[in-house]
Amino acid sequence: MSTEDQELPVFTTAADMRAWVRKQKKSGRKVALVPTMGYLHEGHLSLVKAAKEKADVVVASIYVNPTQFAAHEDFDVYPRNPAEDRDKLAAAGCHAVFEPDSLYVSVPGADGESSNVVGRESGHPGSHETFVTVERLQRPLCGGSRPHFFRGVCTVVTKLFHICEPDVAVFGRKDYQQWRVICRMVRDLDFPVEVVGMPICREPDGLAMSSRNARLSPESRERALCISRGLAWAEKAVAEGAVSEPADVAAQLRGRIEEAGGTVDYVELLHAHHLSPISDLTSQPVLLAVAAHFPARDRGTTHAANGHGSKNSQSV
Ligand SMILES: Nc1ncnc2c1ncn2[C@@H]1O[C@H](COP(=O)(O)OP(=O)(O)OP(=O)(O)O)[C@@H](O)[C@H]1O
Ligand SMILES: CC(C)(CO)[C@@H](O)C(=O)[O-]
Ligand code: BAL
Repeated sequence: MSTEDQELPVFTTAADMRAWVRKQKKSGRKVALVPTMGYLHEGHLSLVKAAKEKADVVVASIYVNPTQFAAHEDFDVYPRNPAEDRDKLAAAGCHAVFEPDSLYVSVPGADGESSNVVGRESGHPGSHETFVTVERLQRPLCGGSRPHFFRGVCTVVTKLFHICEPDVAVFGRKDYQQWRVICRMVRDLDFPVEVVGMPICREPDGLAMSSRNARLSPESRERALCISRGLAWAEKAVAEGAVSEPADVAAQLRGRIEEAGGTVDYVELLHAHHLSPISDLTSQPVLLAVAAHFPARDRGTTHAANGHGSKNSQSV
């Protein structure tokens, strides 16, 4: 289905989306894709703006991709507001939206259930079973606590690339490892796509913008500022020579986050391109990556009951 007669065309099938893109390309237009999971904020819109500078037409996709979520994670409660998202994309000058219902074949099992969330699959032999993995880069950082995550991301981004056939794809460096993993996948699998990584957009008080911030309780929202403040502290401390060992930087930053009530997923200093361990801070370029959970406002959900809250991850 498509609503191409509207000002901002919204496509819900791969065939309609691909036909529209091919028409643009036949007219000599360069196409950029901004993949998102919706519930858009200024960070997403900064990617649309960058995409407009790199191409003639910009497609944004809105899809909460089940294969990057495990059964115990927040797929069901991930914030969604497609109507508002479309308005924001139209205002930002986006040219088309890809909003599929599902991108995977999922055949119901004997109990009638069908899902592509990892661990909830029906197990039916007719269901989706092809995945893309970037073997080494997907392992550290987010791959530690979410071992299924990048397999899902790479698979859905591959599908989006095949459907939207972009010349350029724009990602945010808030999800730094994701950007590096996709760059590696594009290189290794010869996708004819230029991958662009854009800087982190922050709230005026420093918190990295993130769709999941909407799930933070007001107190957690305040406490989560320890991440951006901690990153700023680390940058200054290293520049001034007050701390010189990677392990000391990580330990002190971890302490600050835990003191503020956060549950640290990781605080790590790694080689910024290969995401491999570094033994000293002169091995440039260095990535300082942080992810931490803070209690969510909807404490009744499985997510909060598991002791996790909304996650804010960011890197410098
Ligand atoms: N603050 C931000 N600055 C720049 N890019 C961002 C920012 N937040 C998200 N992005 C980018 O937008 C794209 C879509 O991300 P997504 O829809 O998952 O939003 P998100 O805010 O990262 O959500 P989540 O809360 O799940 O982490 C990704 O490339 C992501 O890196
Ligand atoms: C790249 C992406 C859209 C794939 O689902 C998602 O991981 C995200 O929004 O960062
Ligand atoms: N941008 C992050 C996507 C996720 O956590 O699933």
